[in-house]
Amino acid sequence: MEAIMMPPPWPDTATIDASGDLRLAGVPLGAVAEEHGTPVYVFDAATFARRAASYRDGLAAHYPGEAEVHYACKAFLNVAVAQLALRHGLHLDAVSIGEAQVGRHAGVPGSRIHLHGNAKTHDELRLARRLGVGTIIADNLDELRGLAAVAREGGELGVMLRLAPDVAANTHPHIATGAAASKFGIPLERLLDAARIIAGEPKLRYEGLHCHIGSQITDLPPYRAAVRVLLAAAGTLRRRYGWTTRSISPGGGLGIAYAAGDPEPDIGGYVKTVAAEVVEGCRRAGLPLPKLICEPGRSVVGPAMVALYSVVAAKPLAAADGEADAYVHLDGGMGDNIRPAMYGARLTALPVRDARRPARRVVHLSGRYCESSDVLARDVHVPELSNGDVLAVPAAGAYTLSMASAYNHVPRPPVVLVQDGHAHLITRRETYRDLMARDAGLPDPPVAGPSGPDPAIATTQNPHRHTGAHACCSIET
Ligand SMILES: Cc1ncc(COP(=O)(O)O)c(C=O)c1O
Ligand SMILES: N[C@@H](CCCC[NH3+])C(=O)O
Repeated sequence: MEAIMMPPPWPDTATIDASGDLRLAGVPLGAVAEEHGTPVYVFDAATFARRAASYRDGLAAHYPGEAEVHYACKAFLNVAVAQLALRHGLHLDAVSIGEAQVGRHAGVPGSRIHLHGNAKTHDELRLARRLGVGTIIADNLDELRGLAAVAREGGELGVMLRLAPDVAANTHPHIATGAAASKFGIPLERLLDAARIIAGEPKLRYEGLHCHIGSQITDLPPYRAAVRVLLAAAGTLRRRYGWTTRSISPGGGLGIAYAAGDPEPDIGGYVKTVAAEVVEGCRRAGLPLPKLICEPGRSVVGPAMVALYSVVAAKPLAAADGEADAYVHLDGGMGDNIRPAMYGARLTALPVRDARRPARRVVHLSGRYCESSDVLARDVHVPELSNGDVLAVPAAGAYTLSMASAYNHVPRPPVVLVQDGHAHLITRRETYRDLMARDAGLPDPPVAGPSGPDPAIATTQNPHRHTGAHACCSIET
């Protein structure tokens, strides 16, 4: 039997080989699970590269001005991914000093990093300067005032203004960010207040305008509306202050397919639409073409990762709940992927071995965490499963591990990069030791006097402090 290529939402290199094994970049996923254990996330370098190129080359083809693609690190970041982003010509959108530091550690020049965030402290703004961060995206007027103070302490700082464009996007309310009442961005009626703060501080350099209308958006008209709002604001600043808006960014947010048949906007079509809107809008308003910045996260990394889980146990449903007749308990869940619990995301799964088996069962794939909402996929069609079977969940790259927690003290999964038939561990699994690494234990007891604590009891109460970490027993890693 021929190997078959897997359609979206599977990564570009996903195949089922002649013996029914699910492979990524030629690597059998069952072998990854055996070597690294489960849960484990598998990163397909080719899918990431092609999606990065779709943005980069799409902008080069459709936008006559300067253009940049800023990878939104919040979707998923580790050192290897920052290195890959740089290798594929991307800049970084960091939403914290932590993300910016990973970028710098991976060799990304500060000038290629933009710093976002709605609650940057003065210390963080100072750190951003020390890291050489190229541009700060100011989210509110208080931040701008703080930025002016930090700029006065040192050299010039480049600033873009994040506006709340009052544009609605059709997505889950938790991830819509373009409304006038959003917690993010400067309301349009405060634009001139923001400009006044910049104009009052010679060390702040106005670079341009930004907005971000939300995430997992599958239709394009809201982006055209957002560009029109940004260009209108650019026109206002030109008339009132004589400023040139050198950069413009309608943010990120393009959606992906999570299951077969989900709508998935084409990256090329998105870039073409946004580019055309900027060109046409600038022509109409007599504005010079700004640098166009796209900030994708999910649509670059989401389809590039697959999560592998083992079946641990099954429990027949005691009462009807949808179509399913059983819970199939997996060894991961909301700790590594909170999206189903938080946004009602719908995921699918396929066994990594004998993957062509007919899917005759309907089950709930339940996670291992101590929450009833920890169900990774409801009413999902699967073949007969046995304990120990490994299931692969596609489209697992974005907002999964980057939002992971060690809830229930379950260590976070590793990430294995696959490329051209080879697998490389790029983030190791968290260990039990890691989970206790920050714990100091109780403070030392007061010096034992006549009525002081029994030293024997004090020692057993506080093994960390007296004998170094974890002296009371050996720790499984
Ligand atoms: C400012 C900003 N830019 C870019 C992104 C990336 O969004 P997405 O991963 O949906 O492309 C986000 C997150 O939604 C964001 O807040
Ligand atoms: N965490 C959200 C996306 C947040 C976007 C951040 N601006 C999700 O999983 O869909």
